[in-house]
Amino acid sequence: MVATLEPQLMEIPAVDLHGIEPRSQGWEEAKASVTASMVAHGFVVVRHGGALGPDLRRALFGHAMPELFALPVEAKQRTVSRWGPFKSYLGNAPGLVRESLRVEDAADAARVVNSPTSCGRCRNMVELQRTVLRMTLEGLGVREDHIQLILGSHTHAVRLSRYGVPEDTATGMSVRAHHDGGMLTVVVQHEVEGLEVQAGGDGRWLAAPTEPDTFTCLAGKLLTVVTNGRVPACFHRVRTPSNRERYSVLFLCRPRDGAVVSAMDELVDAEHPLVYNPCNLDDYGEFRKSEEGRKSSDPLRAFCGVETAAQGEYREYGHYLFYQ
Ligand SMILES: O=C(O)CCC(=O)C(=O)O
Ligand SMILES: [Fe+2]
Repeated sequence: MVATLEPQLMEIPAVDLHGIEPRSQGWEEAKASVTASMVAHGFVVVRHGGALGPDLRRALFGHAMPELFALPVEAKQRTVSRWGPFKSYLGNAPGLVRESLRVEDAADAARVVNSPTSCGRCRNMVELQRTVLRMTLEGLGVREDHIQLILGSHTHAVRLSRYGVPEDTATGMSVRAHHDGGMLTVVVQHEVEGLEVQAGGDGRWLAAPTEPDTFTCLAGKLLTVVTNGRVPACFHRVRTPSNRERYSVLFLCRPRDGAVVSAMDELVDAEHPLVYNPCNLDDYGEFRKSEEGRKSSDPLRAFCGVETAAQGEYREYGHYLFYQ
């Protein structure tokens, strides 16, 4: 596998999802493109002019985020999380130019203050996430009742990040290559480049677009479990060769705590034997904190991977970000 620092421009076309709803005109065509990209690369770039309109985008990137990150560290550290340390505020640790804050249960407007950083104002983004997941599952042939079960069991979060000038200005690297641990991450960039994704498993890095109406949707490891390996988790990193300060917003979704995530029956057959046993997320969380889990380069596989004769066919997994 050849992995170079030089990303190529994204030659994978963005799928336009603006105004596309189930059974509406254009749904089938868009679904086929979303599914094809997710299966081939573990990501899809979508275009949606209305999901995060210009006013909200300006309020978020121009005011709310700079003001939020300008607060004293003690104030930012007060961000609460029921998931323990490193789940909400991530400070400027040595060697880390990123500062980031996670808002939990972001789709639940009652829990979130009505500010531009609140996802109560970003309901369209949650809808966009659900559309991409629905299209992918439908496109793979998952039954409607299963799709509803999956979509109905999700919790949504938002991670706001500020990246200072990268320490290594020669490479501009700020977050090393990894897979996300959840179901789906939608990355919103604003003017400054950074997100790079690996396409098709051949080691090429592609720079994700920064245009205001584009969103890069990354499959996480749990989507690989649910789709029985049909959708690979996206290998991605953050690198800003222009060495500018950068902000990003991540819309994250995953099944609620305590859920058991398993492969959909309709995606398991003789040609596609089971890749992962059902995964209890609470137990998996404990495993990841254990010594064995921390040492593993692929904790999900170590925890619930099905050991088969075809083990060697597993793709080489990079490290995980623990805080997602
Ligand atoms: O900030 C970004 O664009 C992506 C960060 C990332 O990959 C992550 O937090 O998992
Ligand atoms: Fe990530």
